[in-house]
Amino acid sequence: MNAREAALKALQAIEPGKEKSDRIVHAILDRATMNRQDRALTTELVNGVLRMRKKIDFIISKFYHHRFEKAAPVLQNILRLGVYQLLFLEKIPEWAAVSECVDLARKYKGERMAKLVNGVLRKITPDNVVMDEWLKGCEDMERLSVQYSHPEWLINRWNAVYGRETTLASMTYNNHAPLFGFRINTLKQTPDEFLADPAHSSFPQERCLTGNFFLSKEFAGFEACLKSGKLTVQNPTQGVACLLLNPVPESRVLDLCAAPGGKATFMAELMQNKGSITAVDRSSEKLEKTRQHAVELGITIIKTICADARSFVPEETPQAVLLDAPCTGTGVLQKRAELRWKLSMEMLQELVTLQRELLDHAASILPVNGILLYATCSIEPEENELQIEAFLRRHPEFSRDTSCGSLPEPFRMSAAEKGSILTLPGELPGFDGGFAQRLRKNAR
Ligand SMILES: C[S@@+](CC[C@H](N)C(=O)[O-])C[C@H]1O[C@@H](n2cnc3c(N)ncnc32)[C@H](O)[C@@H]1O
Repeated sequence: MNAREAALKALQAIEPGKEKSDRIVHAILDRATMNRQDRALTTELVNGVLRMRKKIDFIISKFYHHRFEKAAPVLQNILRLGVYQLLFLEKIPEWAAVSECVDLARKYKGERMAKLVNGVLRKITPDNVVMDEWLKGCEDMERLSVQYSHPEWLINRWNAVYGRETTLASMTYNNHAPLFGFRINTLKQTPDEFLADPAHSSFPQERCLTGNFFLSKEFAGFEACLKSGKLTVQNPTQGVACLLLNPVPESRVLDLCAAPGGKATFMAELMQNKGSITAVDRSSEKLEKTRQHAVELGITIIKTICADARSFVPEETPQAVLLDAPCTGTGVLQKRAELRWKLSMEMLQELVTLQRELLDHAASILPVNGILLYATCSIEPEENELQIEAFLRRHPEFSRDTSCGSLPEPFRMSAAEKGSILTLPGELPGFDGGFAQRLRKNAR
């Protein structure tokens, strides 16, 4: 199986299912015997087609003489793969893109479809794709939705909340292949020691946050360090929430939606592996990953419990609760390539209700002076600021807490003013979107 066929298999599996695309791609690549370059091409093709699907389908519809949305899914995906290679990837020669897709069509749909794929793809060249002309009569958001391949309802919302320029910056960020975010495990070495090591100092890397995070295009070169627990894959935006909570050694923290444990393990590192972290999640499978990862990192203070965080009562009262709530994930659309097409207003509303229930229960667990850190990887106000405003109206015993210690720039001011940080995709190079709010429970 070559890279294009592997990509086609992945796209076929992703469409109807609920499983995340990266898991499906990994499962297919695990079974295939392919070199590193082909594995990278498979991932790029799948993610590229998923991200740019709306634009690609629009272009195909101009050259395909039937109704493209009615075509067999396998034919749709073969044509999408072809167009992605022809118009979005510079490194693939045109003839290779076309002939590989024709071969796939022959293998999966027979000679007639191979001819059809050949006919359509041969007509699609950069000169024949006249987006501005085709979209001339469209409303602004409708046009941007096609050009930047995002659902129109979603960008209408962003435009209303953040304005056109920010919406464009977010969409541009979401359409790029992500940088890999890494966190250096300070229980094993200092960031300076790690980055000075000649084994990996040659790879391009950009240090960020407090210096224990870095961003890099390189992944394979860090695999050995990931296995040995010197590193964790984590976007720095995830780290910001933990820094805002700022757990000190010997503290007692309850992490209510903890799995797979990215934040729990960072908190354990900040606590120098002293104190206790109770990591609750309703997914036992993901909690198993948390346990395994903690062992790799040399962390012993995390205890995992499989439970519903809306009713879980800890044996010991925590000093702080981290509630990294399930959310739409609109801050991480760059990484979750297919997610933009799966979201809906109904889903947003259901999640807002779940977040409210989780927040109310977290509030009941905390003692006076306890800290509640609420975080999402969403940029939707209903899941962030509006959720917090409603919480504070229901719980006047809580207030926004600005005493969070020193956060690095550019987060310091927002944390000092409101106890919260909102990061929008594209605002800071390599940082995903996300929100975090620090709250304190006061005596009534
Ligand atoms: C945003 S993820 C948490 C990520 C995690 N904090 C980390 O840093 O790796 C949200 C988690 O909430 C869990 N979850 C959703 N509803 C829950 C509930 N009612 N009780 C407990 N966990 C829940 C999901 O299984 C998922 O693992």
